[in-house]
Parts: sequence; C-alpha cells; structure tokens
Amino acid sequence: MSYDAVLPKLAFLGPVGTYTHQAAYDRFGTSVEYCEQKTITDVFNAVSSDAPLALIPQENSTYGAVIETNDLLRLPMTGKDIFVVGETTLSIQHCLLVRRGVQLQQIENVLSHEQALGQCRNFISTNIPAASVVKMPSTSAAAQALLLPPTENRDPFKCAAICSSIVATIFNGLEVLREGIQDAEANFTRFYILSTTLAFEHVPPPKDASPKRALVRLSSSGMAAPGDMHSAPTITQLLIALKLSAIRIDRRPSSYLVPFHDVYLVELQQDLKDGDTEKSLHQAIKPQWISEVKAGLDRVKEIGGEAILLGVW
Ligand SMILES: O=C(O)C(=O)C[C@]1(C(=O)O)C=C[C@@H](O)C=C1
Repeated sequence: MSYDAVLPKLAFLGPVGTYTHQAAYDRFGTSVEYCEQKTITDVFNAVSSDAPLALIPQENSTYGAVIETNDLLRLPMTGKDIFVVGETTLSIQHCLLVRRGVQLQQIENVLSHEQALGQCRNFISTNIPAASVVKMPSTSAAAQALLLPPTENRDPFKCAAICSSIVATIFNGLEVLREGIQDAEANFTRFYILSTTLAFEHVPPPKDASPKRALVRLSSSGMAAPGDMHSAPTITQLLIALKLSAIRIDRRPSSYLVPFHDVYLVELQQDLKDGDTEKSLHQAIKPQWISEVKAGLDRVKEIGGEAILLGVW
C-alpha cells in the first residue's frame, strides 16, 4: 500500500479502547481508517458510501445476544443497503477501573455497557453488593466518565468502570483495581462485520478457515390482523422450507406492530459434502453459496413466508 493511499473508513463503537475497537483492529489492522461512534446504533447508521465498513457486537458467550444489534438487523435497510460480510470473535477479560487511589469499599456506582455489567453480575453482587449499576454506551465511555469533574449526581471518586485493562493505558489518572472479574473465565464476544455491499473486497480473510455462513431474516408475511396468524406458516414450516442448516436463531418482535408477530434472525452454515474439508469450503466460490441460500429463501416465500438475505461470508 502506498503511503498516501486512501483507506476505506470503518465505523466502530468508541471511544478508543472498547472491545469493538480491539476486535476491529485484530482483523483490519492498519488497512482501514477508524471512525469512532457513540452508540451501536450510531455505528450502524454510519455505514454509507463514506464509511463502507463497520463492526458491531452480536453475541456474548455468557450473557447472550446483543439486543440493540438484533433490533438493527430487523430494520428494512438491513439486507438492502447494509449487509453482514463477516464475523470475528474476541476473548473478553474485564477489569474494575477506578480513579487512582480509590478503594473497593468507596465504590457506590459501577458504570459500564449493559453487556459488561451482565457478564460481571456475580462479581458485583459478591464484592460490591451495595453499589448501583449505571448503563453507559460503551465500556470505554464508562472509563472516560470517571475523569469528569464531580457533579451533584455523581462523584467519580465513588465510581468504578468495567472495561478492558487496555483502557487504563489510554486515559491518564485511572488504575486497575481488580482483573478478570467476568463471571465465566472463558468469556467471548462475537462481532459482525457490516458493509454496504454483499461482496465488499476490503475485508481481510479470517485467520482460521471456517465453513461458509449466511444470515437471513424470516417471518410469516405481514398480516393485516392478529387473527390471520393462525393461517401463517410457523417457524418450523419456514425452516423446513428453507432446507439449509441453521446454527443460530434469534427472535425479535417484527416492525409490523402486530402483537406477537416476530422476525427470526437465522444464521446458516454450508454443509460439508463428501471430500470437502472446512478449508476447501471456505475457499469455495461465494456465488455458489449465495445461490444455494437464495434458492432456500425462494422456497420460504412459496409457502407464504417473508425471507430476506442479510449477509454471506
Ligand atoms: O463497550 C464495549 O467495549 C463494546 O465494545 C461493546 C460490548 C458489547 O456490546 O457486547 C462488546 C464486548 C463486550 O461483550 C462488552 C461490550
């Protein structure tokens, strides 16, 4: 790459030092220009011709799905203007960060992203049971808030943030009070790589070969009245029609505002056939996998379902 090459922009949940930033750097290194955003929704909204790439957290191995992400994946623009083009996983080791000199018994508020607070529930209830938890847009934003001047509502000398220990090396005046405070030692978060096109060429290949994947959104078609639900295909019928291997399913209320009408975010994996190795599958031509998935989506539509391709990788 020449020195003055224009790098594609990648939107991520900031400020610097978030897990999303680390996961993005692990995969993209210096091949992109990083553009920090305040919330996961801002990251999603930043995906455009100006910033054709983004990374958003999708699921944690102990606390489960990132609801904000799933709610973005059910929006009509996903699968139309924004696509999932890859995944990457990061080991998450949380620490308790404080203003230099603050002791555990002084902490009245614990600030962090909802996911990090959820991943450290046992630590908080065992070690700082009287502390209130305060949701912040990201773990790094929580650490940064410790450096603000005291207000009527919050004294930073009575607060702690849950974040990565890397953050202590980024912002001056903070120190790590406890390390490895997540409830499960093996704690991983999986991220989706977003792009403006299904085949964005600037995504570096994953380090380990894995079978081809796809993400689709399924639902029974938009019904005029809740009563129609009885004739609509069930999730079992939708999956049978799809005839592809589903490896993950998340359910969210649909945007039709019909009570209990849901959308299903279904992750698919290409089956290994005789003679295939995971490596050869990964190298298989993407168009063939896209055709297989599209044929499955057509079968879902034939039985009265709605089926949208949200991404392939
Ligand atoms: O706040 C951050 O550091 C993030 O990158 C977000 C996020 C998440 O939403 O899951 C990412 C990984 C961890 O699970 C905790 C928080």
